[in-house]
Amino acid sequence: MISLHNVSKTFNGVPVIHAITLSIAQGDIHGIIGASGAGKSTLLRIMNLLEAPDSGEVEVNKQKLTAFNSKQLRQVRKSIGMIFQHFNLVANKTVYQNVVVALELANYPKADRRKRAVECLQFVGLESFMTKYPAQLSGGQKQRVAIARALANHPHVLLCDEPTSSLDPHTTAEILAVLSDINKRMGVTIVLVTHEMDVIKSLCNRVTVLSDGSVHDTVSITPKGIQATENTAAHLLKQLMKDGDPHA
Ligand SMILES: Nc1ncnc2c1ncn2[C@@H]1O[C@H](COP(=O)(O)OP(=O)(O)OP(=O)(O)O)[C@@H](O)[C@H]1O
Repeated sequence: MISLHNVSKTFNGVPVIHAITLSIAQGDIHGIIGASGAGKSTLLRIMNLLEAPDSGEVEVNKQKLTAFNSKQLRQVRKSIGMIFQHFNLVANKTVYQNVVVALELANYPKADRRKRAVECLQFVGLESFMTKYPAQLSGGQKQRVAIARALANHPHVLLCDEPTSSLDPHTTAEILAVLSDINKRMGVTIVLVTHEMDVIKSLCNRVTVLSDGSVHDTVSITPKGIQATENTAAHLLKQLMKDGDPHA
């Protein structure tokens, strides 16, 4: 579903992503974890070409994004939703307007926009908050609005950049349940960047460990735990399982 081939990125002469090759299967919930500055957000933004790699290829849903012009990219991004740590809602628009704007920008058929926006807000349990403004919502509610907006155009993929990092544990669990539901009920492939091992363990079925802009390893997570390979056993378990936080 998502395929990165030999992708590299440099900022101001400093290499941040080094020749990464990575495949994410359709229907997966794939975590990306690593220390601060490892390049997690940059890698995620490369997946929808919000950040263009200096070299390498990016393919999503069999479409080679790195060969697309800006018009084609705008088109393909309709099928790739994205949510962020700080929600990125428009402060002077209502909950409903924040969702419907995604449909307007994507030229969604005018007559169907209201129905679709309401449908998405119902999915995240916020249909009774449609006339509220972001400032009147809790952090968890704001993230639900952002999720509804990201779902509006029926995406195949949802990219999540630290979606629960500014939320308390109870709200984190609620948002993770919504993401799990989206994956199960809508078949949306989810890629989630986080520095919280607990988030990976409770939601993801695969995880890539990023270290200094390189993939250290990609491993499966089953109900029995992380299926660490020899390569990860030492590093992953020591670095990440300790205190459940790679920043520790
Ligand atoms: N637009 C940019 N311009 C210049 N440098 C950047 C830019 N974006 C990221 N960087 C640098 O690239 C490196 C990787 O950043 P990135 O945000 O991808 O890491 P991260 O693993 O997501 O970190 P964190 O967990 O702290 O968010 C950092 O050193 C960062 O300062």
